[in-house]
Amino acid sequence: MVLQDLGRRLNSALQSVSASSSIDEQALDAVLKSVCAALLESDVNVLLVKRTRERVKKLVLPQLEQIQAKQGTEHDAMAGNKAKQLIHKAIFDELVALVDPGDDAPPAFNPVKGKTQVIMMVGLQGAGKTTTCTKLATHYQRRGLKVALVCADTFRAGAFDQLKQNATRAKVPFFGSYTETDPVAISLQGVQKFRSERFDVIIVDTSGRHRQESELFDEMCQIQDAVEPDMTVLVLDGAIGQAAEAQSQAFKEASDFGAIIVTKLDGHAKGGGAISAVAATHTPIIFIGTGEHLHDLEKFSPRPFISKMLGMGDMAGLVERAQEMAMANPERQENMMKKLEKGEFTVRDLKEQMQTIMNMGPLSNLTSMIPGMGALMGGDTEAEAAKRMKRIAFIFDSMTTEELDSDGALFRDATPAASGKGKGKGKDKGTVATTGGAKGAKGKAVATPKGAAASDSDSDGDGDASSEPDLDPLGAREPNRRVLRVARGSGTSVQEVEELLAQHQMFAKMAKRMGGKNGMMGKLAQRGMGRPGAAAGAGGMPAGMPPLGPGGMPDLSKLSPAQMRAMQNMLPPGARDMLSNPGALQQMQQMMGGLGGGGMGGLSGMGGMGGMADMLKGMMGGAGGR
Ligand SMILES: Nc1nc2c(ncn2[C@@H]2O[C@H](COP(=O)(O)OP(=O)(O)OP(=O)(O)O)[C@@H](O)[C@H]2O)c(=O)[nH]1
Repeated sequence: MVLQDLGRRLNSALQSVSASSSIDEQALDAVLKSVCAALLESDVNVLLVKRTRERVKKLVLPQLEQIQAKQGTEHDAMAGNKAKQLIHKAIFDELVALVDPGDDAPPAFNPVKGKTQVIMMVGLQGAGKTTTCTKLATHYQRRGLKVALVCADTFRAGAFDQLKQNATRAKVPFFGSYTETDPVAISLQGVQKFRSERFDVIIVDTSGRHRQESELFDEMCQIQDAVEPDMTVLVLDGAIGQAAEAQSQAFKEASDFGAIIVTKLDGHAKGGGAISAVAATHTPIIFIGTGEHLHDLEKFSPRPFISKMLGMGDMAGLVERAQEMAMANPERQENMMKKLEKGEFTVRDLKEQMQTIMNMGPLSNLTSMIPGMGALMGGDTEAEAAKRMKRIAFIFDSMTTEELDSDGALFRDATPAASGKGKGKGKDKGTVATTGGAKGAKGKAVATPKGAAASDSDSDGDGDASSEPDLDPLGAREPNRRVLRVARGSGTSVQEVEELLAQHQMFAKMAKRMGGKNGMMGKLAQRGMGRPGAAAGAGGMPAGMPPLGPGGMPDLSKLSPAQMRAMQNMLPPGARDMLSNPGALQQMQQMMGGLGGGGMGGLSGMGGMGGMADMLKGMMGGAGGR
């Protein structure tokens, strides 16, 4: 996770405010002391730290005095909460200001399809240019752009091989030469070649030097003159801390670069210093490097960055990732939407959703985007999650087509593995064909203890208590023969298979509740909404439903409390109980408010954000738990 230590220290400082009984100037000083110490340790410039401290104090103190004056008239606890919120907000805003290049920074560069745009990457040796070039190429490729790489690094032996290797792995076309020694000639040839082939984005990797040498700058300017880039990006090593300011100034004077990518923010304590130093030069940071792998590149935006660092998530970023994936496969998205409208969710759907999530990058990146989930990650959990995902993939791969395309009921067939009954194909088909078969199976032999059955009774009052088969409590009976076969075939345990199936059942139930004529998806479908590409606002919403976000889904930030409650009723009892906690509705609205009006757009085909969070939770510790 990016700047994990700094995030942890800042977070614990903020938590100390929440925990303290009296909020006064002394308490404010104490928290500011901890915040400033954490920033200084991350190599943030001492003057910037001082400015942060002064600005928070200037803003908070007068308001704190006002709150204290009212303490007699207002409920003390309420006044205390107000003061705590005030301090949290002021510190959060100042941390954002610390990494924000300000309004006068040039706007972010967004390459578009159908037009050739050249990006030139510059930086010192070892900053991570070559690695970042491939990461950036993958990023744009995932957005449907045609991208190519040009290696103009003739200085470092092996640079072309490195780019070639990376590009091949990422399946990005590349251009370079083992014999040509003139970087200007190579870059020009490469750019001309890919221009003529109508590539959308051409990324030119230039050579680095150990220090800011005049040769490097001369070469940079010559390449710049030759290829006329639409954007020059400086790649900066985050490990250099506040020295980033001098480095970016030197590059700025030599060549007019438009944006910065700060790399290696995954492991270096000085990253906070580098980011704040760059922001101080009013240059936009467009991405940050968060690891050595292809997907370890994150879009940088000050507010979500601080939010994620403090473990508060980045829902907008998560929505964007999901939209990206939806864009990559609109057909699959469309099919999923149609199924959800009908309230269907097969085992194969779960398999595809999990694959989608895996394609979105490392799980730790995703979990840090979900408020509170980042805290669940730590140490080597990432590796464990990856291992678990592999086992889940083996489980799916061991299923037959019939099983994958089923609603999972045939795995709940009452016939135990040892009985040898029900082996006939005909019986299997009969079981799969209708949920009626599954209902029958449940009625016949599922050894669900009464208490367990009661826990999932018809508490939503929709009269369908008996219509949804439940999985038996794990280990309470002989496993189903299919479950046993899948476990054996995948080299996993019966428990792992059953837990995955239980997860599928939970999603299928949710889909059933949301689908159908009267479910939310059905209502959207009646108006031709919710599908990828459905125009925002087209057709209007059913009576009482909130306005639509750009993805065609309701903008949850605009829901009234009554509408939120109505939506709650569509959720399974467990999720509903969670939301019935005091303040949970407001929290959810607040969280959705952070989506910038985008609502849940684009996530529709992913089973909704709640579904995604649950799925991630399942991967991190739920399914299998080993
Ligand atoms: N942990 C981590 N390592 C990174 C990141 N970006 C790059 N690296 C590593 O940094 C080292 C140098 O990266 P390169 O891409 O070769 O650097 P370069 O700037 O192209 O170097 P020259 O071609 O010599 O100028 C490699 O080992 C990369 O794997 C990052 O975001 N995080």
